[in-house]
Amino acid sequence: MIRRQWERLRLRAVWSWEGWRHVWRTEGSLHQWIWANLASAALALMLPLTPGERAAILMGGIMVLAFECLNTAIERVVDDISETRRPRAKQAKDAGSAAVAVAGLAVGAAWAAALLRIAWG
Ligand SMILES: Nc1ncnc2c1ncn2[C@@H]1O[C@H](COP(=O)(O)OP(=O)(O)OP(=O)(O)O)[C@@H](O)[C@H]1O
Repeated sequence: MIRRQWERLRLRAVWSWEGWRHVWRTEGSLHQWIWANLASAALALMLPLTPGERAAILMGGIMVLAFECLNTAIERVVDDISETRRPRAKQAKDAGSAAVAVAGLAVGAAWAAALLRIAWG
């Protein structure tokens, strides 16, 4: 029983790693978000932020990477069905892009709140 659960966990980790590698190899936007995350995390650790503010900024940044993986999943499924131009294919892909953008805005909001607190003492 425990062995079977362990094996399932191991396989999920292997498949997740393969998925991550696929997104890394094929999506330049993931690289951009990782650089943005590194800069954001470095600043969050250097500036006098509270632990809660740091946690919100770091967690938000990692969530953007998760959304980028989901966006890639949507793109692959849409293209697997057909690569012909279809209105619903555009809607699905654009909604996936919007999800990443909204997650990025959430990190921006966390930064804005932290910086306003510092500015207003
Ligand atoms: N099969 C399709 N049918 C209709 N519109 C599509 C289709 N595939 C992509 N599009 C639309 O064309 C535009 C560009 O899509 P495309 O996937 O080429 O963007 P991209 O810049 O390569 O995105 P990314 O960098 O995230 O891969 C988007 O609005 C997208 O929704």
